[in-house]
Amino acid sequence: MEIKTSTGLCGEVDIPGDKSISHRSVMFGALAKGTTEITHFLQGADCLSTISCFREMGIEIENTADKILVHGKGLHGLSAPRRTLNVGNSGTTTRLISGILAGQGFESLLSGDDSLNSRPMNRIIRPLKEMGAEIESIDGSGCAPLRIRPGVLHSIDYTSTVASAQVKSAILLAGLYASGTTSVTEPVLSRNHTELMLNSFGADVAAVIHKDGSATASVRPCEELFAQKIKVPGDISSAAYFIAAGLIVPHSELLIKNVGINPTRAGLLDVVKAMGADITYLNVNSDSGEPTADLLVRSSSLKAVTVEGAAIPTLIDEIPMIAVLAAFADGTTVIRDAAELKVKETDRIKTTTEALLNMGADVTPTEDGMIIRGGNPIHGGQIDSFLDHRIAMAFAVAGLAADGLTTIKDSQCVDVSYPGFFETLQRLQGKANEN
Ligand SMILES: O=C(O)C1=C[C@@H](OP(=O)(O)O)[C@@H](O)[C@H](O)C1
Ligand SMILES: C=C(OP(=O)(O)O)C(=O)O
Repeated sequence: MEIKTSTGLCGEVDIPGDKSISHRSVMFGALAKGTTEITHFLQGADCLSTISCFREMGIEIENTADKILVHGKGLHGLSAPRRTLNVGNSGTTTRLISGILAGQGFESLLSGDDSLNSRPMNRIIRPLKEMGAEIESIDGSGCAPLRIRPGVLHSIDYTSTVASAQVKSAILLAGLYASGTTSVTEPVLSRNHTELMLNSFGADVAAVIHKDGSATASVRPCEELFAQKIKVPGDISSAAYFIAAGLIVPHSELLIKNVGINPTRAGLLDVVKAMGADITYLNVNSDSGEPTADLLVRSSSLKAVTVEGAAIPTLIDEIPMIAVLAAFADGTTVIRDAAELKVKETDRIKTTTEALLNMGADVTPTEDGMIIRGGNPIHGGQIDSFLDHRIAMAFAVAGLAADGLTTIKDSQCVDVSYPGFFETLQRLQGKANEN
């Protein structure tokens, strides 16, 4: 994909459904009694992987133009898959489904693409085994392919060293099938969609934040989940690209609609505010159970910030985009406490800093983040996405504000979380040119 310097972006963007919530609505819908109706579902490749895994286990899922209908069969209604479950590129599918599969009375195999099969799975294997699950990395590498056999689960009180919603969710989902109350404590609170959604499906999940900032979620074993009607809010992780583009492309004004602003996800908004962004919140409401807002974003002069600590899990997927913003900001931005970036679709400390260097930025990778000295002229470059959707989108936005032409290699990988991303970007440029 070729990206030219933009003279301004203008118009409205309707943000596609939240990836985390879309995955969970299919999973919990499959385990519930009755038909769960999901609107504004994200039709990205990752969420389609989740759908295909549950279809493979006998769940009828209708995917129509305006809604998804999941005909759930109850907590014990899944049937043994005849093939290896293909989890594609999706860490969320793999780790959450493993928690569910640990509680089933059949054997299953899980495998994904090269990126997925090199991401660490011991973080879920260890606690699930502690609960009595029979789960293993087939080649012993600690990565997928995974084999899960029937096991008898009992509750644990697990303390996780990483703030990871995927780890937390895998344990809580296995906890639905365990004897006793299962709890997970994480060093700081990660996204809490599993806790909120399981409760609305009828499970008994409690959440506490401790004085030192650590957080515990606990779940009681469950008899039954009940089908729900879910309206998925727009994904703030997808909105991030348009928020950033509106800020760094001169003469821009974008109305970004229906953005989920759950505080466990919305750290990006605090960061850009601290950088001096001109953003107005409109139409703030919680009609869909999660808070949403429309965001009016105008071009702004940005200044450097420090991004660290408890904020990191609330913006982890937005860090490549934040790093690009920092390259256009005045002063030195420090991002730390973000070693988790190394185990995403790519090592995002490496892929982000290499792409920034490629475009002329002054950046130094560190063990747990990066240091970006803003103010260097940013020029177009040939950017390898390494098939990482977040890298492709963050550097497409960088290209809009850079001097000269930018090329994004393997740009179709944006379909993982944002099909239609480039078409939307194109439409907003057209609007600015008309004005
Ligand atoms: O639970 C989820 O839906 C997700 C959790 C995060 O991963 P970790 O839990 O591994 O940090 C995030 O990076 C991913 O895009 C989605
Ligand atoms: C890390 C991500 O997703 P997952 O872990 O589900 O592959 C992401 O979408 O940036």
